Amino acid sequence: MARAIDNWQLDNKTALNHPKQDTPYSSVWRLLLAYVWPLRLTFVLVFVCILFAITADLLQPYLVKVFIDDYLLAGHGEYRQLILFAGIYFALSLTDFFFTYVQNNLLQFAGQNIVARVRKSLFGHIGLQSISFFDRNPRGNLITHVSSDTETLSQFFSQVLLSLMRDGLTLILIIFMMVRLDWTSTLYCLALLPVIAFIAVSFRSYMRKTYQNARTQISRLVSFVAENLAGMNIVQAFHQQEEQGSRFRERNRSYYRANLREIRTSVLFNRSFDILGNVSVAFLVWIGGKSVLNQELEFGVLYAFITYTRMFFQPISAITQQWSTLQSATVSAGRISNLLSVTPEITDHPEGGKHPEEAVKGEVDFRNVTFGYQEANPVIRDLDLHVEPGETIGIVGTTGAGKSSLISLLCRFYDVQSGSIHIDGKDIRYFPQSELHRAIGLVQQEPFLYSGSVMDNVRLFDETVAKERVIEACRLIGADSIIGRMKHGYETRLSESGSGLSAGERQLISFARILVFKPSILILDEATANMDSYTEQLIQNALEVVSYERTTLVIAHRLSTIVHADRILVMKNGEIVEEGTHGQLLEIHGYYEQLYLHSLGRSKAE
Ligand SMILES: Nc1ncnc2c1ncn2[C@@H]1O[C@H](COP(=O)(O)OP(=O)(O)OP(=O)(O)O)[C@@H](O)[C@H]1O
Repeated sequence: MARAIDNWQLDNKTALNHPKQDTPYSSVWRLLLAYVWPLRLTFVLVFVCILFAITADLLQPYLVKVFIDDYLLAGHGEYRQLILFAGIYFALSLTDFFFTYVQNNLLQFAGQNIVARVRKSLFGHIGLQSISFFDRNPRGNLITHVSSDTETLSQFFSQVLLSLMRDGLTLILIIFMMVRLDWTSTLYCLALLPVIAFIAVSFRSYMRKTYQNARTQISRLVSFVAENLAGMNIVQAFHQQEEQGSRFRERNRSYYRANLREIRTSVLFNRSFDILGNVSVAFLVWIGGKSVLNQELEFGVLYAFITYTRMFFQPISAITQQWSTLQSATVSAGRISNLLSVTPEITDHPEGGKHPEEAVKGEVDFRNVTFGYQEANPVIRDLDLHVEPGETIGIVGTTGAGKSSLISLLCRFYDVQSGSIHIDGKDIRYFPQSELHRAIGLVQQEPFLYSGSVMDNVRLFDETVAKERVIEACRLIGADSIIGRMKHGYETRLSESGSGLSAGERQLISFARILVFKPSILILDEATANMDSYTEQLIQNALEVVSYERTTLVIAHRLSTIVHADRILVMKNGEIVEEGTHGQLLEIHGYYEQLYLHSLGRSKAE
């Protein structure tokens, strides 16, 4: 039951459309467009702001050119005009600043809004998946999708899209201004385009490699740290600090080197564009200077041209630098799109919700059930079981006998391969999942606690449940004395793994959940951890309270827990091999007796 769904009692109400799997890149971008579309007006506004900002920016050298040629050198320069030009120049700078500021804010808002919606969809979609999905997809991968893949997507909006729009438009407008000023010199500049293309192409694959290498090294480092944190008790118990330290140093060094290599490549790439820009300026000074001296070109035009030439290389360099981000954003968007296209294996039957909701009495029937995690390898075989409402059933068997699998089927974490399971005579596949999950209360072997207060954990963040009800539930199961010893009582904050509480104490909190939410069927996967006799007694008493007039299935690891059960099922290799009360089973001197004696530390011969 270790992988039982965490937010078991919470209904997941997020609905998604599920496109086909193995999404090609065109559909990746189509999917993104679906998120972008509601913000299309914002993007139009961003574009307008960019246009105003660039125009204001590019008009500045032109203004200086007009001032030099038409006023300064033409001898019309007056003090008043000097101030006027300076004023216009300043106003253009302010306009540039204002629209750049608005454009940046709008784009950040749009980007973050889209990424937040993608993250929400991902989280909701993951919550809809069947447990088999979590068997196939390691938790680390899913965390990466929700955190770093969406972060890369956010970079796409804040860097790539911005650069494509702003730098692309700047380039077009610069070329336009250059052609207007002097088209022959423009042709000289454009002749450099093949050189630029050559540099970009030769750097591109190398930059991508260094980028990917740096990402790989950081993933290695992060997963190593995560692994070590998760298994810190083992690391300490086996005195592994030294070994783990040297493995960490190796990974840290690799990341450090990969990062330096990436930065070096990027600096070299930028510098080559700077050099190219300076060469062009030198060339212009030579050619253009000659033309000015021969009075074939106005000095102001040369000034403006040189300024535009310097500006010309910046957007090209900026756009090419976004290449690797664009690549990784495409990969991340592809992964997100693939994840969003996975359809849950277990869904509500279209006819299921049509029947009026009736209170579930708790009668359980397994009819000829066969199931295996791999189809060819059944772990439950042809199993029949009838449980009366209110009956308490103990399930025992050696490890791997199929006890947890039986319970997983009843919770519909997996669907049966053949046969059927019924609650109150109705096939569970016809129950809406939310209704089924409300009818069954689950207390896991390692109960999951949320990071929140004790109160939040018992009422599962449902504010409609009165505090008094929570306190009463805890009192009834005998957890109030444990909670009373906590520093802030019911408001004490528990960490996500419930550290600070023993497995037994965490189970008691889960029992209180049962009393609060009142499911008709209770499933208890008893904690295997050694418990002190006091906690064990508390659990035993709590079980009596919560199982009262409630169908209860207990997977027992300590047989003492279920000696008083109405019926005990003994499982072996996916089948029920013996069935009866404790006394009846001991009388037949079979497998149960062996297990029982073994649990007492005795063998049959004794
Ligand atoms: N998620 C899974 N994917 C594949 N095989 C699984 C999965 N869960 C359990 N199994 C296999 O199914 C068989 C039955 O396992 P199950 O957990 O139901 O046994 P169990 O009686 O509950 O054992 P335990 O007392 O150790 O929890 C085992 O062979 C186990 O390896």
